[in-house]
Amino acid sequence: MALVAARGTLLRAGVRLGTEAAACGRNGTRRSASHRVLVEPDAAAGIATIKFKNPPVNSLTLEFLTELIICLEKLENDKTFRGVILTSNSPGIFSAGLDLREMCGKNPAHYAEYWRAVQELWLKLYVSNMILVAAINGASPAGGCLMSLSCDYRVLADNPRYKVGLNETLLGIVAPFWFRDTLVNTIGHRASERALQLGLLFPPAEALQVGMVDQVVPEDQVHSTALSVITQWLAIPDHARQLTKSMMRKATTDNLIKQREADIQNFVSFISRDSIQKSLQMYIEKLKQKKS
Ligand SMILES: CCCCC/C=C/C(=O)SCCNC(=O)CCNC(=O)[C@H](O)C(C)(C)COP(=O)(O)OP(=O)(O)OC[C@H]1O[C@@H](n2cnc3c(N)ncnc32)[C@H](O)[C@@H]1OP(=O)(O)O
Repeated sequence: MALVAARGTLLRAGVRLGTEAAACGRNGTRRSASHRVLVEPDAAAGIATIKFKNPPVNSLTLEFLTELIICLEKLENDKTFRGVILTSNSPGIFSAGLDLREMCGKNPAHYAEYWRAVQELWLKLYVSNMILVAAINGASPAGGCLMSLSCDYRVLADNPRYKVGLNETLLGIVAPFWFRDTLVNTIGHRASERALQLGLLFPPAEALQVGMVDQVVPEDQVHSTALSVITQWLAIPDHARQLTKSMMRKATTDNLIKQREADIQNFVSFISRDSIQKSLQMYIEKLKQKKS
């Protein structure tokens, strides 16, 4: 049902599914999605690289989320691909997280549709049967960090500007329980509590130390390292690895699935508050002023 809603959004956004399908094709040549998701399939290796291409900062707009969801579903259903690398087509920014403008000055129906898409992307990533490796080649706050935490392995480029973390409190908003659970499952309860309360954004060495990422490597080795990690993981029998992944993660996703509608309602009422709208507007202004 969520996918039907997502397809509706995509069609309203004017995205042709035929083009998207071609972008996710199994042919070994580089194919370009006409929009925001670039897929480089390597059918022989069984690996596809998804590159985020939503300038300027790969923020998760509704259209971008929808394209990502459909692309992941196509790869998941195409048994050619057993491993996927998530990375950015614009080195310097992995993803700025949720698009602030999708959460500001819109109506409740829009917020509900947007939040359902955010949930859907997380569900697709977190319990994917494929091996997902994040090749983090840029800054990755909040929702960007969530995407990488939802993967099976994270490789971060060694650049002090490339900070990762769930910084929601700095915006005056609160990461929902399933963001928290994803972080706790990765770095443990105490480190998560500190990181979430303070909205910490970790530079590479600290991110490695706390366990937000599994490896920090020179910038020009991020993709090759991700590839070699996937190759190692591909050597494990799929059925055993997939069942193990499901055993580790299913309770976390079931928790959202069983209260999905309530979570949407919570989001809509929280984000619609005047005080929250003001906080977000001030944060957007601060980002603008940073330039001048
Ligand atoms: C109950 C509610 C829970 C909701 C959970 C929320 C999760 C989230 O993901 S909230 C989003 C959190 N994201 C951030 O805090 C990141 C904010 N952005 C940045 O820190 C920086 O932009 C950067 C480090 C990602 C990149 O820096 P830089 O290369 O210097 O680029 P600019 O700051 O100049 O930004 C360019 C352009 O993009 C706009 N922009 C940045 N982030 C977002 C965003 N998340 N959504 C929408 N737009 C964003 C920024 O405002 C600039 O726009 P213009 O001024 O119009 O050029």
